[in-house]
Amino acid sequence: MQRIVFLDRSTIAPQVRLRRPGFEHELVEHQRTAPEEVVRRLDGATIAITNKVPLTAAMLEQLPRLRLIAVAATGTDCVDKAWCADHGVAVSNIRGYAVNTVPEHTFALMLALRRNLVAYRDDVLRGRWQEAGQFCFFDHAIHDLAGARLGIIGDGVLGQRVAEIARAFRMVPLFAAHKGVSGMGSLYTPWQEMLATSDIITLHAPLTAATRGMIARPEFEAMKRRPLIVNTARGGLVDEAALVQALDAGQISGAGFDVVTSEPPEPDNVLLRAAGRHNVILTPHVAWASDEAQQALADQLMDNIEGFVAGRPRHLLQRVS
Ligand SMILES: NC(=O)C1=CN([C@@H]2O[C@H](COP(=O)(O)OP(=O)(O)OC[C@H]3O[C@@H](n4cnc5c(N)ncnc54)[C@H](O)[C@@H]3O)[C@@H](O)[C@H]2O)C=CC1
Ligand SMILES: O=C(O)C(=O)CO
Repeated sequence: MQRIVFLDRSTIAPQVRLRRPGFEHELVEHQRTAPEEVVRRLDGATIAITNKVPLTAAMLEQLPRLRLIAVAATGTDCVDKAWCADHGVAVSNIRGYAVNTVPEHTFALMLALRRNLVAYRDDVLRGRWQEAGQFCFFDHAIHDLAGARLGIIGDGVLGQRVAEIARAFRMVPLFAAHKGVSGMGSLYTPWQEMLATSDIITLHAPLTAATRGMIARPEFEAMKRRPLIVNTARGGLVDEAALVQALDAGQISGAGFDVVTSEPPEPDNVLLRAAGRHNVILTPHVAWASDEAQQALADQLMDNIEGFVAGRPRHLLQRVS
């Protein structure tokens, strides 16, 4: 019998229906799991479900019965996948469920920042409209999306959909070649050129050893058009201290972030401390979380588990022996 343990059920909203798998099983759901509780809770489990609880090599070594880690998200940076590949533990993830919700959130951030909505809202609330004495006032710059060059880092499900929406806004989307990689072909804009010529840069790449810290001080210094930086992918992709320095130095015109390096952020996180500025919007990792997307995620999670148990695995990240 399969023993399935969900380590962080509370990362999916309570109204989302998580159907029971159609095979004989025991399912244990924990709302949250601290790192020191992982091994005890997964003892005897054949299938672990995690959304964001880290599963390290040191933990996995103590779990000989584990066969599948079903990640309840697209990003799998919480799992030591190299260890899993070496030790025959399969890892699956959820694909495509966020194809509407994340791009819509990305454009919500872009539109709000390009049009200075936060600043104008604050002005209205503090009486500036009355002070202005006419039907409008122009305290903050407003820029259209139309005509803007949008540098997109990551050309998967989300990056492609963002490009599609950008075209509808009459923007100029360009996919960045991977940092440090040349010869990716004419569909990609060289990394340095993307940095130098974009009006907005949006991140849609996974967090890996190659992408961690990919936007740091040298990248901000290479940005010539004071772009907005929008990150709905993973916090570790951008050096947060360098981001705030770039805001202070005027190298970028604003930041719309849904993710930070450590979540929830510590009270002294530099980006959290900058979040009250008019040109910064920080949302609490909710780009994925429309009701529709959460239900699609929950359904696909069970499809992945059932497929694996039936010998028809789907959405595996790597082959296992
Ligand atoms: N904030 C949120 O709520 C959510 C965040 N995400 C994040 O968004 C990421 C992307 O999601 P999808 O597009 O669905 O994944 P995907 O797997 O379809 O696409 C990822 C793309 O990144 C590219 N990539 C890999 N290494 C790269 C590098 N060094 N430089 C540039 N691109 C690179 C891949 O070639 C691939 O095209 C996920 O890995 C996840 O971390 C995903 C869903 C929700
Ligand atoms: O799907 C993802 O990768 C997310 O970050 C949402 O949990």
